[in-house]
Amino acid sequence: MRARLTKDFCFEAAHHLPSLPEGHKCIQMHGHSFKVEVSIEGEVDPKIGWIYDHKCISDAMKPLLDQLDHAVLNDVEGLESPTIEVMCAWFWRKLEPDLPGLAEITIFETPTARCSFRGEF
Ligand SMILES: Nc1nc2c(c(=O)[nH]1)N=C([C@H](O)[C@H](O)COP(=O)(O)OP(=O)(O)OP(=O)(O)O)CN2
Ligand SMILES: [Zn+2]
Repeated sequence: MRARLTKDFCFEAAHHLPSLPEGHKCIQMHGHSFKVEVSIEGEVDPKIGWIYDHKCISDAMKPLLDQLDHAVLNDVEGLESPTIEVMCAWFWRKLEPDLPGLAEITIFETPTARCSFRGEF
């Protein structure tokens, strides 16, 4: 049996988008409550009944959340223009080595705006 397993995380951070045209409101520094959904896919171990412990996802995310929570995202290497598209790619590169079967990362910037990424660079 194959399945998809998803774990959700939240953090607060400030950012601005410096490359936008003059007059765009997002040039100004502002903040969001970001939500990150990390999904893995794989075979379910028939004895235990899971792909692997979702604590592995939490453990892989912890140093990244420690780095980003209450930070200015633009100050983080690789997030100089921190759109949710760029943030998805940043999380992917950091998580992929530690999370077999990494399948999708979705980042919500607001309750109505989100980006999903499946590692297609
Ligand atoms: N493709 C993207 N578009 C936008 C991004 C992004 O990362 N990728 N980011 C922003 C800004 O960060 C902005 O702060 C988002 O907030 P806002 O525009 O207020 O978003 P809402 O969903 O609340 O906007 P409404 O359209 O007013 O509902 C902008 N664009
Ligand atoms: Zn924003």
